[in-house]
Amino acid sequence: MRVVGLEGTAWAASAALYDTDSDDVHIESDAYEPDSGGIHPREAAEHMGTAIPEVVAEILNVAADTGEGDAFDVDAVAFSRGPGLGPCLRVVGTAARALAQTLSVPLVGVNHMIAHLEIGRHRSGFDSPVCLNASGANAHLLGYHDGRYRVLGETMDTGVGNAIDKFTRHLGWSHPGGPKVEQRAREGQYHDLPYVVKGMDFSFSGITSAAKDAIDGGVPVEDVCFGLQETVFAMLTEVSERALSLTGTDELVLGGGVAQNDRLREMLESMCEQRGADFYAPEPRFLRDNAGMIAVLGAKMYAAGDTVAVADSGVDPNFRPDQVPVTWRAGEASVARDPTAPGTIRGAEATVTIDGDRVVKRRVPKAYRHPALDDRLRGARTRAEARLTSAARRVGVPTPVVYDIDPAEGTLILQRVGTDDLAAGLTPARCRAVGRHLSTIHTAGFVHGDPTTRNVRIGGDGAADAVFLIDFGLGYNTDHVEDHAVDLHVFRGSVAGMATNPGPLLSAFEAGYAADGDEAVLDRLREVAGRGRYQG
Ligand SMILES: C[C@@H](O)[C@H](NC(=O)OP(=O)(O)OC[C@H]1O[C@@H](n2cnc3c(N)ncnc32)[C@H](O)[C@@H]1O)C(=O)O
Ligand SMILES: Nc1ncnc2c1ncn2[C@@H]1O[C@H](COP(=O)(O)OP(=O)(O)OP(=O)(O)O)[C@@H](O)[C@H]1O
Ligand SMILES: [Fe+2]
Repeated sequence: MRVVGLEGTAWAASAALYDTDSDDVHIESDAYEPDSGGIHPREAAEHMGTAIPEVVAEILNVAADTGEGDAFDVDAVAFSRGPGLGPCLRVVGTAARALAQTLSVPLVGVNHMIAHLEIGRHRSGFDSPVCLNASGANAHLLGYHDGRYRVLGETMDTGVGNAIDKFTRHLGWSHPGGPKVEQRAREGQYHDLPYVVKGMDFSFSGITSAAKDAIDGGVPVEDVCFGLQETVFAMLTEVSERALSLTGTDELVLGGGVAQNDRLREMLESMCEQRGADFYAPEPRFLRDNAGMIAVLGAKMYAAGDTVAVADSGVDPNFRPDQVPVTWRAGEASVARDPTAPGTIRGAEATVTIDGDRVVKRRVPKAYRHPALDDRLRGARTRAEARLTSAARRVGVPTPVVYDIDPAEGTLILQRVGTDDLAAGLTPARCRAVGRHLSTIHTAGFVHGDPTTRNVRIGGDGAADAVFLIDFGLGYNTDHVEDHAVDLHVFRGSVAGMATNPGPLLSAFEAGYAADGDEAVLDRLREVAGRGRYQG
């Protein structure tokens, strides 16, 4: 089978020919480079208008030269339907429809973000990996579950590339900034910047502002570039490790334009090596925006009968990856498996050793992180965990007793609580209890920071429905409605990412919170959950 792909969501006008027999992918691209500032949607669309016909003509020449039988020997035309910049998407959508009609072949509408990860899955041969997409306008972790790609974690503000590009615009550097930061960072020393991870979600806006302030305050550019990379990529690596831990999978695939960065790939590789997982990133031509990934996913969709009529083939600038029915993987096993490990438990951050009625939790140094950042995070989180675990107990929330703490070593000795993680026994009643417990600690003025189904323990001590909160390492004191809502959002995300039928569990959770909690927080939760994360 041979499929032509077209890509033009933002800057890359690109066409490709994919042959499923040989697995060869031929790509022709023409990049839009703004004279100054970031990408201007109208200019980018004008670029598409002239460049798309050219790259299509080149690909048709390749098709004519290599085809068997009839002129072009093409079975389908696939195109990026979104997400992306509306004016660009419309130009490319029109070109794709015209091409499919000219060739008299079906049209396939591809989600660009899923294409970024499917190309890695395809080329790695991995079965059911967790996928980190690190692109310009997006940043998220996806895992296949019951016919969809679920969003396990994502940016709460800008995409990772955009965060870096915003910083470089402040320096007056031309777009794209990512490769320039990578270059300058090679000569830099570590400079501390804010590190913001909430469960498997993360945020870049504070880092970008702090990096700009550091420049204005006279910190050498190369040091800020180095600190920026160390911080931003450590955050992405940490949330990837959390996703591996939460789903129990041992395969990670990387995609997106920022994945061309050597330091990001090095950190992810190191993290995977340290935990015995396999890591794969495709070659750079498949990482940055390109039509090859569109053609490859297009071929899988076409083989599954997933084509779209021209009349229904409108583009969608806000097309989310979890909206897509994953027709080409129908019936496959989900990434989420229930991790049950006897003896020493490997969390995302720590190793936990069970010792009778106690557990010894040690935050092991992470080889992927800069030592200064690693020391700071391990010490601060160990102290926060001890302090807030006890604070929660004092306001009546079941948590382990803290017997001992050694912040320098990152070690805690805690009471062993529960018989299972909530992930292994999700029920509405237990989710309701989690909602109640979170409302209690919020009223007391702090958040948990990472309330996932792995950080709730259930059962034991004759109290069949005891529900304990553990792992307060990402918690902090705050009375802000937004912070409280994000706490709820993290729990929602961990349930929605794992459960087959999350609806009743989430309703019970919210009802539990509503019983004593602040209505304004639930209102804000709906806003947080509904925020379209795509910012072109
Ligand atoms: C929706 C779509 O239009 C959008 N595309 C996009 O963001 O282009 P992509 O090729 O995936 O990524 C471009 C980003 O990748 C960054 N980038 C490129 N090389 C880099 C490097 N060596 N280090 C860090 N960032 C790099 C650029 O600075 C830019 O922000 C997306 O996938 O989010
Ligand atoms: N006090 C405890 N009693 C019983 N089991 C525990 C206790 N603390 C931790 N565990 C077990 O160890 C696992 C990992 O612990 P914890 O969540 O504290 O570590 P972590 O590395 O921070 O994990 P993650 O970052 O993945 O949430 C828990 O999911 C739980 O199964
Ligand atoms: Fe992209």
